[in-house]
Amino acid sequence: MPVFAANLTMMFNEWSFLDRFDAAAEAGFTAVEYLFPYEAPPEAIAERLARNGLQQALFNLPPGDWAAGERGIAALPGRFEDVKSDVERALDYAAATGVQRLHLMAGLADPSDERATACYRRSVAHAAGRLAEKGIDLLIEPINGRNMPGYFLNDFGIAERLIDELALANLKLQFDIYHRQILHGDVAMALRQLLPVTGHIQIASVPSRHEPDGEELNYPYLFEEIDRLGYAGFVGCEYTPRGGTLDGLAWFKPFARS
Ligand SMILES: O=C(O)C(=O)[C@@H](O)CO
Ligand SMILES: [Mg+2]
Repeated sequence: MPVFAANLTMMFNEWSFLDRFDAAAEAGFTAVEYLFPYEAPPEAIAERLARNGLQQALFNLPPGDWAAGERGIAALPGRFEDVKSDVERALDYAAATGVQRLHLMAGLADPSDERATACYRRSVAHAAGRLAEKGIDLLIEPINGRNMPGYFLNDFGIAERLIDELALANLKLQFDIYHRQILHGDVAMALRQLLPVTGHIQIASVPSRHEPDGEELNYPYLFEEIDRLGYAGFVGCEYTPRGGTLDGLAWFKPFARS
């Protein structure tokens, strides 16, 4: 049975950030993820995790100036010193939360730009090296251009080749099924092929990015496939509820901790 992680950036928005941990546990989740923890003190997050018996599945390294439109800085020329300090900041939160995987966002850059590509490879190699010292995986995630126009890593093939070429044991793919379906389709075959390099899976319905309970994808089949493949990681519920978060959890009932 997949272990689902509630995405506290998109779900449980009826509660304040720290109270979302309590609400997710109450709803039967045993794990959580979110985009960024950096506005809350690490000890406060650790306390909510412990109090609720929750595992921290994933979060992202700092993304640059999100409010100004940055979506990561790993591929941006001239930002390597920022990448290095961001890695150290994320590691403070990793130590407090016990997370075993972190996602490094690439940023908005032209994937055919050789300078951006060189910067990205350098950032990924540095972050993976530092995280390896702590036993943590570094994830890279292809993101579709409809949701994030101009995002550098916009192709699963490019991510796969990079992981293969850098050959770093802790560099893995964040396989977001929602992005995969929009970018390329062929989800089940891609899961089979890419599972050996996959460190995290995320889900949402396509095209709405709401609950994984219909529309283009047959999630009951995909959940069985994920089990058949022996995937032992988390499945992040990175979707925006259609209405109230709790009202949209019918799909999750069979998997909930009671
Ligand atoms: O957008 C997604 O999909 C994610 O998983 C985020 O971590 C990227 O911001
Ligand atoms: Mg995602």
